[in-house]
Amino acid sequence: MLKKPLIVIPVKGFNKAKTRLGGRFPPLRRATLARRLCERTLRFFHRYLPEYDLLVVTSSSVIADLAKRHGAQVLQEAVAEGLSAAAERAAKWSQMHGYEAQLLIPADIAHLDETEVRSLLAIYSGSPGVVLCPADDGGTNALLTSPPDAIPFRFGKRSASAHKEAASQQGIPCQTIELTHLRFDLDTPEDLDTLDSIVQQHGGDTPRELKRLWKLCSALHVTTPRSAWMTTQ
Ligand SMILES: Nc1nc2c(ncn2[C@@H]2O[C@H](COP(=O)(O)OP(=O)(O)OP(=O)(O)O)[C@@H](O)[C@H]2O)c(=O)[nH]1
Ligand SMILES: O=C(O)[C@H](O)COP(=O)(O)O
Repeated sequence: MLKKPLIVIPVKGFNKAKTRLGGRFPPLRRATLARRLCERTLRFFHRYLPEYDLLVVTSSSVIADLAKRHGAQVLQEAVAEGLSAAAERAAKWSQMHGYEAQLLIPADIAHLDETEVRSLLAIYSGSPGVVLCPADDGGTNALLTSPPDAIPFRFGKRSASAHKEAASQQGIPCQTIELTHLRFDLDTPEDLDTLDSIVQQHGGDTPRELKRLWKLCSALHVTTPRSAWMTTQ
């Protein structure tokens, strides 16, 4: 029987995360947001895809403990060297532990939806190849690689195109799947505005996960002018 892909969640230390939201949240609140995003991601996989093994890659012992409490295995980095390095490290680990594929998902997706994630995983056939879901900004919000190290990881700006190009260079197929919710990660102030617009537009019909995230962001939002809290850093 085909072994299920390993789900890999890379998580940067909370106090170093979400820096692009620095204009909206001061450091401690950014860390709170990063923690909550991470917790809901771990909870999602533990609850809705329990038959898949989960690996958290992190340099933080706090995150390592959190991951273990959610049933994940942990690959501890000495230092955070960026997302591509974390993905590469995970790929080595996956292969060493007998996985024929890995699915990397960042810990900042606004709304993880079981049907979407399962539809992506259903594309996996066991043959060499790549399946990816692009982010709205051209990044990569899900990257399934078979074998785990099928391509060199190229996270960063416009990484979806870079990953497609990498697959083409390796001569392996790359399938792109456009998933409405999975495309949306919370990176920038514009993403916060998008979240706000979705909630305003859908009102009571807003998916519960998005509504909860919106409430959290609203509670963390500092109404004091940015310049005021910046001078206290
Ligand atoms: N293990 C590990 N995870 C990382 C690293 N860099 C980013 N990540 C994770 O990769 C995912 C996407 O992160 P980004 O959006 O690039 O970074 P971020 O910290 O969330 O936000 P910015 O500071 O604004 O870039 C998140 O789950 C991060 O925690 C790293 O060096 N090591
Ligand atoms: O593709 C990427 O590099 C990752 O998704 C992170 O990028 P983003 O968080 O900036 O979209």
